[in-house]
Amino acid sequence: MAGVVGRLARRWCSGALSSPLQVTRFPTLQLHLCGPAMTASQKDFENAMNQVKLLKKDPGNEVKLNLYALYKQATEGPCNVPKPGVLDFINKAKWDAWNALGSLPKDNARQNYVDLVSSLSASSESPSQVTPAADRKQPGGDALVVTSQDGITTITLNRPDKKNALTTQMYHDIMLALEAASKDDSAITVLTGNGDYYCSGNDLTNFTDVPPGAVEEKARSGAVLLRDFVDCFIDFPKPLVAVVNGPAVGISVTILGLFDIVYATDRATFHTPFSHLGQSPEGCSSYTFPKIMGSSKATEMLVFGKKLTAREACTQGLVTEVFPDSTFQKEVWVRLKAYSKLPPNAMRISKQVIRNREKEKLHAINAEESSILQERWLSDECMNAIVNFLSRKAKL
Ligand SMILES: CCCC/C=C/CC(=O)SCCNC(=O)CCNC(=O)[C@H](O)C(C)(C)COP(=O)(O)OP(=O)(O)OC[C@H]1O[C@@H](n2cnc3c(N)ncnc32)[C@H](O)[C@@H]1OP(=O)(O)O
Repeated sequence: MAGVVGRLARRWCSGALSSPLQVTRFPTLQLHLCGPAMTASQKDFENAMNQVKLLKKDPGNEVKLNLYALYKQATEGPCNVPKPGVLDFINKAKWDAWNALGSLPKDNARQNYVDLVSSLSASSESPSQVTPAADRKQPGGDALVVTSQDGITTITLNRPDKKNALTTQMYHDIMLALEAASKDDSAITVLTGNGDYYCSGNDLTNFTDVPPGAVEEKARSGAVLLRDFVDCFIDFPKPLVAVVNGPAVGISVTILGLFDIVYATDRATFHTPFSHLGQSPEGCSSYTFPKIMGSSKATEMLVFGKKLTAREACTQGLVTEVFPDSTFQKEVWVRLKAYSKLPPNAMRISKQVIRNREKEKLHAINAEESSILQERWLSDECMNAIVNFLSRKAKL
């Protein structure tokens, strides 16, 4: 319950309760803060909304109401909705706060919002000093956190208590984050995980709660989602780096073949137990893995589910470099910050020269793999594997 309240409180601050799209757009977090004499731009405003999500300390109800009111004033102008009833405590408090701003111009409200967030960030912890480290837990647990600094946009999987398993919502949010990152002014994009795991693959509960008779439709929509998701990685135009902070399973491993660089801690393992799960390879791994490591090594992984250590994965060419866990974050981020200072257009064009001639083929392979998996998800082998996991009879 406390978690739910916390999430709602954070949504208040960005006004997301009244405009749900705000939560899923993931505009990137630029960390230049405006002085009071300047007028905040729309980008500063969006960045401030993101910074609110990263605050370590709960700023308290009064500040949250203030943020809510400034957000509404900045986006909609003076309060324009009927006053809620006296027993509707929360909405009435929000209405009162917004109404109290009277006719404050939108620009001023936007600036005040940015200033307030800036002061909260300074008194909490400046996100500009925050490295998205493996052991950093975001307050309240937004499942995906996107930050942008030093020319690097970082997409962090943030469900450490579920080993960063990917929910349906997370697939959608990652696609939106990639779309935004492809257009922002960062040079490099990073995918990483928070906690001891990089990612435990598809959340197996994605396949549950399906009403009788809707299983086929669920498999069909799952295949569409999978195909769209993998397409985003195939088409991503900038250097894409995986910072593999711990064990990786399933789809989080297979899509590594579509990344440009894979840095791994020596604690990481790489596991694609598709046969165990009654499933088949995805993420274009049926093509990229044999190409990267040769067909018999790829078969060991994709057909027999052999789990590779980080060093084995590096020897096979799936991982670019392995770092000791104790210095992993430091070494990797120093390296990436140096790379991010290289001319971004040159890097983008070089990536495209390397990757473009494969794109059409990869899209076709992705379509084929997704359609085969659609059938697999309906098989007894797959359903039994999921039931076994959920009833704790089986673990990888
Ligand atoms: C629509 C696109 C579809 C794309 C298809 C992709 C295919 C794949 O990705 S296949 C791979 C699927 N993943 C798995 O089969 C992993 C299942 N998880 C495990 O075997 C184990 O949890 C683990 C080996 C990853 C970790 O074991 P450990 O003992 O360290 O921790 P646990 O106590 O098991 O896990 C903690 C917590 O996290 C939940 N959890 C972990 N992984 C998943 C998952 N993939 N889906 C759902 N939930 C997961 C686990 O249930 C625990 O939750 P509780 O604390 O609530 O019990």
